[in-house]
Amino acid sequence: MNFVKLEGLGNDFILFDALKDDLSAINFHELAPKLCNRHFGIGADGLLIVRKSEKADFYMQVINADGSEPQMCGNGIRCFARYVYENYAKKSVISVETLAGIMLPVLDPKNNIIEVDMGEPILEPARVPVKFSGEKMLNAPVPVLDQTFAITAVSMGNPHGVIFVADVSAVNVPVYGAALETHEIFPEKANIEFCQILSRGEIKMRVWERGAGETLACGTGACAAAVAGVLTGRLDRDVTVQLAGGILKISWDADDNRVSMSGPAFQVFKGEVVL
Ligand SMILES: N[C@@H](CCC[C@H](N)C(=O)O)C(=O)O
Repeated sequence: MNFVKLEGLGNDFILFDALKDDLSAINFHELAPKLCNRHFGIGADGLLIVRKSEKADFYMQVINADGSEPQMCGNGIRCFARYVYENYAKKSVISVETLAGIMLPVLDPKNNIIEVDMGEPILEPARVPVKFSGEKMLNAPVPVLDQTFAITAVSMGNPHGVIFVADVSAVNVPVYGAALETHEIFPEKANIEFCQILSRGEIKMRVWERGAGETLACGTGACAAAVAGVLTGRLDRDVTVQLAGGILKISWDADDNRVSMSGPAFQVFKGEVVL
């Protein structure tokens, strides 16, 4: 199979193109753990598959490294937009259907910046989903292992639990991230973001992703963190998110309630994989 490897702030993806190659016999859910393995495979945080859409220019299927299928991927959609721009669309606004709805990446190819309207955050607990009886889950104490974390639950199409801490470098992300990803309050599991406030417009974030483990960046996670910071009075609506892999700019519009994310995406190589 032909593949392309892309990355958005070090959150990396193996992309397959079902518009060019006949991939109808391939079970990507089964294959993802093998392909994403960094020692015995190509190595990536997930797969992106370019498919035909009846409602938009393209359909983006995302598969996590463990074979599960999330609704949306923020860094993934910038990589996807970069690929379809180079290979098909050559237009700066591309409509992409996802399980979380239709997204509209806008490309500035000269500067390699892609801005994506990520839609409205979902806060209603049943729709995140998170087991919580109030109207919104904000700073709610959740005991896990030997600690209790104050969690704000936000869906950006996929579920996130955002935690503000004094120092992200002091958090044992693999231990507490993994325990919270599968905590019983999250019936569909969750991505867990640990965030440190630097100012009212800037945070540092480390992320444990559902189905992938600790990654260098998470676009939907950065959006969820900005929303959680505004809702809990810590942040203004324009936020710079410093991640291990680089910087994302997030903006949550007070008028239309939509979140926008902008950052880069790069193709790093092309190859063939023998199954
Ligand atoms: N890396 C992504 C999120 C990918 C999906 C996530 N692991 C999930 O299961 O929801 C991003 O940049 O948003």
